[in-house]
Amino acid sequence: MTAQTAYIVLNTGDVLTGKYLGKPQTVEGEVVFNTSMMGYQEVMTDPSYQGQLVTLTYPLIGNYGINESIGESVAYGASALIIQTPCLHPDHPTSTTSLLDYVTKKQMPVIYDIDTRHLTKLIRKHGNVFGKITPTADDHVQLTQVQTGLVPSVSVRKPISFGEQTEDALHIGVIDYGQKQSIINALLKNDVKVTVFPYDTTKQTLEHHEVDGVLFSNGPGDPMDLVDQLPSVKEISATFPSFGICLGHQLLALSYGCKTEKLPYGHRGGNHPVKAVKTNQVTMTSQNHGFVVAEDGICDSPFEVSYLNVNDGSIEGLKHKDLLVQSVQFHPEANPGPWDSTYIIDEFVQLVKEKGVRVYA
Ligand SMILES: NC(=O)CC[C@H](N)C(=O)O
Repeated sequence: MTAQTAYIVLNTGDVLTGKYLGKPQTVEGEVVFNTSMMGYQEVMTDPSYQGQLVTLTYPLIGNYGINESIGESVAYGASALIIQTPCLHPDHPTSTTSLLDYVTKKQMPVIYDIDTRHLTKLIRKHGNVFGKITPTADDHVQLTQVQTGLVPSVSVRKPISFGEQTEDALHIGVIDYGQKQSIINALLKNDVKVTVFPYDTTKQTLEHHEVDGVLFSNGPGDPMDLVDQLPSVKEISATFPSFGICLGHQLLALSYGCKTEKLPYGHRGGNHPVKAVKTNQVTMTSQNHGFVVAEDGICDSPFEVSYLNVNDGSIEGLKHKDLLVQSVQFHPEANPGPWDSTYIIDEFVQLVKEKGVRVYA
């Protein structure tokens, strides 16, 4: 394989040299790292990574190929992948194509032969790192460090329904900020009807569609970009039993007066220990977030903290004291990562079944 030289020019002043896997392309964005040992396809197709150049710390990527019949999103995902060693000859019974053929077809920029350990240490040291992948070493243009408008670009334009279509099926509405297919799949396992709605859907539209419960999805960018949506998020969650995942969790918190802040370098991986405050039980979770609900102000809010991160003590889950509103910062739908928390989604559906008021008789 003859490959063109690629550079990562960082806002820290560092320049790393590697090679392009596939077509040379120029792209810039926030440089983050994910420590999962598997799940590269899920990371590449998770819309929460939109606008980010994702470094995978596991050194060999592509060895079990790509299964094109699965994936978190067909159209969106990481803006680029930064890896150490690509595997060009995958071996797995479900693989339909190789990493190289897949990224070539998707026109996704991928750079390899990078010392990903060194790059990860740079990100850990500097925190907020932005960079540009470019074929030109002296490409020191000013990097755009504020990314806005990511959610509107990845959200559905009109409602789309999945699963049971019978009139008496329980109906869960998903507010799509960049949802992963795995969230829909986890809901559908409970024999419900799921409708995915655009990010700016109102309470009235949800009532018109006769939903019984609402799930606020994951998604890319700073939750404060959606400040205009907060009154609507609050109104919807005060009307329907509600559950938030990652960005959805952050938006629910903001809508009730909490604050969010940026973590030093984010939580992205498949082994983040989280403790349930009530039981002290620790579960390994799948995570992908750069922002977090700030501790400051939580006690003045209507929420109690339900989960805490064991590594850094940050807030991992909230439960409203009076309303049927709960949320988690981690990913109970997994993919990639441990499935130990998928029961949380089943419990939400059960709660909607038992306590959701069906007003659409
Ligand atoms: N996976 C997500 O929903 C990420 C939420 C948000 N974009 C963050 O980085 O914190």
